[in-house]
Amino acid sequence: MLDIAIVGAGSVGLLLAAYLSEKHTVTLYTKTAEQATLINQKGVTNLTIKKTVFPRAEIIDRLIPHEYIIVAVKSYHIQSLMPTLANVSTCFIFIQNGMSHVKEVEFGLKQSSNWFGIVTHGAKKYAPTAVAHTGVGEIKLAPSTNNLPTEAGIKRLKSLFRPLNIHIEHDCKAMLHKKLLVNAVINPLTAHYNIKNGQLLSAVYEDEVRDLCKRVSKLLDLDYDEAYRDLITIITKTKENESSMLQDIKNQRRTEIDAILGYLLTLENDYRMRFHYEFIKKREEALM
Ligand SMILES: NC(=O)C1=CN([C@@H]2O[C@H](COP(=O)(O)OP(=O)(O)OC[C@H]3O[C@@H](n4cnc5c(N)ncnc54)[C@H](OP(=O)(O)O)[C@@H]3O)[C@@H](O)[C@H]2O)C=CC1
Ligand SMILES: CC(C)(CO)C(=O)C(=O)O
Repeated sequence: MLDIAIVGAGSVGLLLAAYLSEKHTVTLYTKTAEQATLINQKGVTNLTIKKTVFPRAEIIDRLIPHEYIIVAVKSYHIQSLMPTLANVSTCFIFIQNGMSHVKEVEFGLKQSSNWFGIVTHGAKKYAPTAVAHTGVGEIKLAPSTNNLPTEAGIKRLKSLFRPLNIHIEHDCKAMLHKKLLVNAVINPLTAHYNIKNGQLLSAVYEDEVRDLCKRVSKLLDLDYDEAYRDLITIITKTKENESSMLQDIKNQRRTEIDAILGYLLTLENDYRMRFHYEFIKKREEALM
């Protein structure tokens, strides 16, 4: 039994708490005292398997060291969270979409062993204490460049995430870049045209999908044919999904466009990427 903390009790944080609490001691750190109180009273319910578990919940100001701290907030929450995280030296796991958090973490949490991850499970929070597992996917984790994990450490991580289809990767940058390309194409286009992921397979959008895929793969030094093939596979697998960016726009929430196209624009000021970036920023500003 491991001592795990999860920071952020949103969709992914609640989903992880729902599965990991079955075998481990889990503490969920919430932004508000209200949500912590509700979780301590009612537990966390996984609506998909109709099961309630009882992790401990605390407000984030009370963060203390744990064996693992999984950070499950949005990419744009990371910056303001850094001073709190920097107070505890531990093994951190970051699962954000995009890349903007990577430098912040590698610079700000030098004393800790950090892992970056990508999550392809679908999670949707329906209430402060309830979450649905909307799509079975996997979790890939890779050590940050300054983290040299031992075989025993890797084995422990694998056992921790076993219920969620864990894969350990060794090239963190390659892993994050591949997911970045997927998010850089699917998310802005689906949010722009207000369509489900699968509609990108229609001939109407083919030129735009190929064009963005070409630009991003060139910028990230990825093989275009392979990247396009992987992209089409993910679009097909998630064809019924609304991308997280489309959901954010529909729910009048801030999107992760800065961590995705915004990050890529810091590498090269590509005019088509800027067009898509600005379109989403304008939608975001109009909504908030
Ligand atoms: N949902 C999904 O299916 C998937 C999500 N991801 C990625 O996972 C990450 C998290 O996504 P998701 O769970 O959907 O996002 P949510 O917005 O549902 O959850 C984020 C949570 O973090 C909380 N939070 C914000 N700041 C703090 C803080 N300082 N201390 C404690 N908690 C805080 C928010 O609280 P409040 O709401 O009160 O602001 C919210 O509950 C994103 O990067 C996303 O791209 C990846 C794959 C799938
Ligand atoms: C893979 C994809 C595009 C699935 O919807 C996703 O990660 C997201 O919506 O953020």
